[in-house]
Amino acid sequence: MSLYCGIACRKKSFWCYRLLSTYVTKTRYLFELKEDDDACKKAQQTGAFYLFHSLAPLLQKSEQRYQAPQYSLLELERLLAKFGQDTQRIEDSVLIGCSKQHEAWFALDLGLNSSSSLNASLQKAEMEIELKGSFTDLRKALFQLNTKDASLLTTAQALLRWHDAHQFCSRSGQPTKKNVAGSKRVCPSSKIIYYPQAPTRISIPSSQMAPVVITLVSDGTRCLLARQSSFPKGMYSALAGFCDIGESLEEAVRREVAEEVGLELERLKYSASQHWSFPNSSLMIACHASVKPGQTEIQVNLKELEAAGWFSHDEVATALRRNNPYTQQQNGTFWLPPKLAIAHQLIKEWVEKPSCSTLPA
Ligand SMILES: NC(=O)C1=CN([C@@H]2O[C@H](COP(=O)(O)OP(=O)(O)OC[C@H]3O[C@@H](n4cnc5c(N)ncnc54)[C@H](OP(=O)(O)O)[C@@H]3O)[C@@H](O)[C@H]2O)C=CC1
Ligand SMILES: [Mg+2]
Repeated sequence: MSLYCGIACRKKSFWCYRLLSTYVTKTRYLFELKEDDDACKKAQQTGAFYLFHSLAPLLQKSEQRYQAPQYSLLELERLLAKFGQDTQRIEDSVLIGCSKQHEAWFALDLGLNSSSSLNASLQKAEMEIELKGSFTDLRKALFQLNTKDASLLTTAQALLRWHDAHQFCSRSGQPTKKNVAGSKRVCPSSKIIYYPQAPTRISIPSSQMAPVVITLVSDGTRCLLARQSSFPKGMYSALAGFCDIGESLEEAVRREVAEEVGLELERLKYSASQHWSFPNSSLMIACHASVKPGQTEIQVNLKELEAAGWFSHDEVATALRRNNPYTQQQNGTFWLPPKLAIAHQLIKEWVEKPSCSTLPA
C-alpha cells in the first residue's frame, strides 16, 4: 500500500502554512479559528467587523456605489461605549471568513437581543446617524453590493439568524453557549452540540438531515483514501464532511479536501446521494474529484484524520473483492466501507471507470 502519511508539522498553529496554496492555507486558518477559541479571540484583535441591525446589514453610499463598511475591534468598542453598551456584546459576533492575508472577518448584530450583554439592543435610527449609513434589507442590499460582499453578508445573516433562533437547548431548556467563532452552540447541561445546520452529537432524533459531502479524490491513476481513529481497524474511506451554513456543495467539497488533506481540487463531478443515519440523519452527497497532476502532496490534518494516502487501482480493486473485515482480519490489509455505504459505491465506480470525467471545481 503506497500509504504516504503527510505528517502535518505542528507549529504554534495546527499546521505550518508553507507549500500549501493560498486557498488551502486560508481554509485551514478558518478551521483553526473555529476549533480554537483563544486563536479566534486573538484574530478579533486584528480582524474586521461587519455590522447588522435585526439581520439587516449596514451599507454606506459612496458616489453611486454602496459598500459594507468594516470596523476594527477598537472602533467597535468605542462605538459601543458611546452608546453606553458594554463590550460583552462583541461576544455575539460570528466568524464569516478571512482575507488571503488571514485578516479574519466577523459579523455582529446590534439589534438582536444579546445573550452576552444585559444591555438592550441599540436603537437603529441613532446607529445609522452615528455610522453615516443605513441598515438595509439584505434582499435589497444584494442588488447594491459587489459579489464578494453580497456572498459574505448572506452567509453572515444566515449564521446570525441561526444563533438568534438557537439560544436554548431543546432538551434541557437551558441557555446554549456559542463558541467564539460561532461555528457551534453547546448546552452545558445536556452537553448537546448544535451546529448551524442540524442538531447533532448526543442524539436528539433530529427531523432535519445534515448535508454531508463525500468525495473520492483521484490524481488520474490513484485515489485518495483516509481513515479516522473511530473507523474499524484497517478501514479506509473517501473524504467526508458536514456542509457549513451558507456554502454551496462545491464549496463544501473544496473546503473539506483542503482542511483534511491540504489539497486543492481542479475538477469535481456529482455521483449520487444517500440518506445516512450514523450518528444522526445525514444526506450524503457524493462526488468524484481530481487534483492537478503534480499537486498531490498530502498534508494530513491530524485533528480530523488518523491517516490518508494514495492507493493504486489494483490495490483498491483487490480490496473491493474482500468481504467482511470482521471475519478475515489480517494485519497490514486495508478494508473499504460496506456495500451499503455510498463511499463503497464511489470507490467501485472509480475502479470500474478510473477516468470518471470531472467538471471544473
Ligand atoms: N455513508 C458513507 O459512505 C459515509 C458516511 N460518513 C458520515 O459522514 C459524516 C461526516 O463525516 P466526518 O468526516 O465525521 O465529518 P467532518 O469531516 O465534518 O468532521 C466531523 C466534525 O465536523 C464538526 N461538525 C460540523 N457539523 C456537524 C454536525 N452537524 N454533526 C456532527 N459534527 C459536525 C464536528 O467538529 P467539532 O466537534 O470540532 O465541531 C465533527 O467532529 C459522519 O456522520 C459519517 O458517519 C462518512 C464517511 C462515509
Ligand atoms: Mg471528514
